[in-house]
Amino acid sequence: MSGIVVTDIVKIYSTRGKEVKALDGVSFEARKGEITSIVGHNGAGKTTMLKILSTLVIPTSGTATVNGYDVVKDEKKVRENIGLVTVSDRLFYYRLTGFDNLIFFGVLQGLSLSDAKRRANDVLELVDLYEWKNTQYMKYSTGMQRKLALARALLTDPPVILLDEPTLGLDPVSGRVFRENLQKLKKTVLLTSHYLKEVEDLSKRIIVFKKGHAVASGEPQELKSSIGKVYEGKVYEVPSGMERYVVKIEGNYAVMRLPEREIHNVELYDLREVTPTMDDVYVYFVEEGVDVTREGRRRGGARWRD
Ligand SMILES: Nc1ncnc2c1ncn2[C@@H]1O[C@H](COP(=O)(O)OP(=O)(O)OP(=O)(O)O)[C@@H](O)[C@H]1O
Repeated sequence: MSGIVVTDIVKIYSTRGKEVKALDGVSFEARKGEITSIVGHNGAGKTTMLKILSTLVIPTSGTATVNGYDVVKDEKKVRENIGLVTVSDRLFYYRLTGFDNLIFFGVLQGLSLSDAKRRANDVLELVDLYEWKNTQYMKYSTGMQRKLALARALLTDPPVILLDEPTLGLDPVSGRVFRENLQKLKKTVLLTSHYLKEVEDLSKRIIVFKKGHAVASGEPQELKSSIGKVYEGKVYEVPSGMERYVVKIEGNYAVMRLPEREIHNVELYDLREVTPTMDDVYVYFVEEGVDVTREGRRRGGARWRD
């Protein structure tokens, strides 16, 4: 079986006598040649999932295969089949150029020197960094650093690419270029992201994580349909437990936006149907109550890009 298949994965971390259940029976598939994204709050278990798939963390129970190889039993094969892109300051040697860094890591990954040079040129071209190949890494912008991290993951041309928050900190244009590069690859890609719009534009399928569970999955359109019709309206008193559906406060009323199936819980004025967005999907499946008096923290966080 190719692609990624995760079945009933549990991961419990034990630190200083305390146990944290980071994943609590997660199952999903990321199909071959498709881009699949995992979204979810901080601490939902996204990074842990990627660490398990890249053999850096061993699951407590359950199974996961990457291109048919078991992440525990076939650890070496899994590593040969993946390229991992993480956000870290320490991925590269600051004083070396982008090109020299890639050669260094290419050789480290088992390429001959001539192959490493050839591949370094190829992947620099692929991620639009070729013209900066002879610039020292320390002079790269954040966007260029991300591109080099992707280039490094592509050196051995692995069929599966795993990316943890690949566009974190990128400006909108660099983010778009990065997404275009990912789409060009035509590989099996599994990524985590906090940017719903990006995830929707980029992914064939989205998996929603909540507190160690995969609570929803499907194509963006399927997920939107799954929550049914969505309505927006005004309310003078927000019922307890419904705070997550508040979009903004205006004068003495709040504007709420919520799926039809939740409407019976609240008396809304000026009701109108709106087109469901991934934000609506996310709020429905993941969000817990947010403090409505903190308007700036609309929908629970400024980390989400509109
Ligand atoms: N090495 C570790 N030891 C102990 N607990 C850990 C460890 N790594 C992660 N955790 C815990 O496991 C849970 C899941 O963390 P994880 O980093 O996988 O979440 P995440 O969804 O990637 O979050 P974020 O969006 O903040 O990156 C959290 O409660 C976290 O504190």
